[in-house]
Amino acid sequence: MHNPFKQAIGEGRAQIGLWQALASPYCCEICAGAGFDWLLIDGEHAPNDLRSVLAQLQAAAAYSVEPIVRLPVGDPVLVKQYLDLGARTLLVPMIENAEAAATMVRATRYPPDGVRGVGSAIGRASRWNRTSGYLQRAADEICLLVQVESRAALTAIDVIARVDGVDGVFIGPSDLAADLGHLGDPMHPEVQAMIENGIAVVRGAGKPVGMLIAHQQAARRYLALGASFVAVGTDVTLLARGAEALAASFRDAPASTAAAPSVY
Ligand SMILES: O=C(O)C(=O)C[C@H](O)[C@@H](O)CO
Repeated sequence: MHNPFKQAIGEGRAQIGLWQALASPYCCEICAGAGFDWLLIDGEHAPNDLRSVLAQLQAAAAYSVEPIVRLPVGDPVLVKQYLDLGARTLLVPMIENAEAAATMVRATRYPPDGVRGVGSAIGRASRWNRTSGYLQRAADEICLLVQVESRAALTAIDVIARVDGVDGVFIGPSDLAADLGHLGDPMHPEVQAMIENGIAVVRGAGKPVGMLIAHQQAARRYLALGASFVAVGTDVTLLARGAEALAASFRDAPASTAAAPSVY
């Protein structure tokens, strides 16, 4: 069992992703074949649950794209459920300190290294025990990405990144902007400065760093600064803005203000 995404970001090879917030296996499969390296199935802000995430994992399985599942919260019970479902790359939001990151590491590991409950016989992750040696090799296959997205978390980003078992750090521009007092403005200079400093600190800790930003110039800058997993858009934004622009193109009225460019 090999996780090409985990290996690629560990080697510093840029991986370009797309956010999935439509909670649709049909859309997920369309995007899975579009040429991205990874798709983020969002369990935090999109109307997803275990069954809808399962359907998207199955839709993407036939494609050379890594489905990354974002949990709604850093709960060891949810980690267990999503890993058993067959998600092998997880993004855990709102990690504020090294202790919380270490708790997530333990949640991904079977005893004695962690607290993950053993359910491989009935879990898709092991293909119902058709995958020989799953229990012994699962930890190597699993890729744990933790999200830092507040002033406090950015202050602790070095110790968070250095937690053994944290395979990558994702910086969340939208929530970071909100916490810094720039709600809805992730491109604010103070936010951008903290993101760029965060990239340097995580790289200095020897760990991969990533984020989501639909602002192409910013995405390319983050990649140039050493980010190795960057999502450059969302399925919802592509559909909403594209539909609005097409409708407007056949009307005299200008595109609605909702067509304002999104940066996340
Ligand atoms: O804080 C962020 O930025 C993120 O975590 C990504 C957003 O949550 C994404 O869902 C777009 O709003």
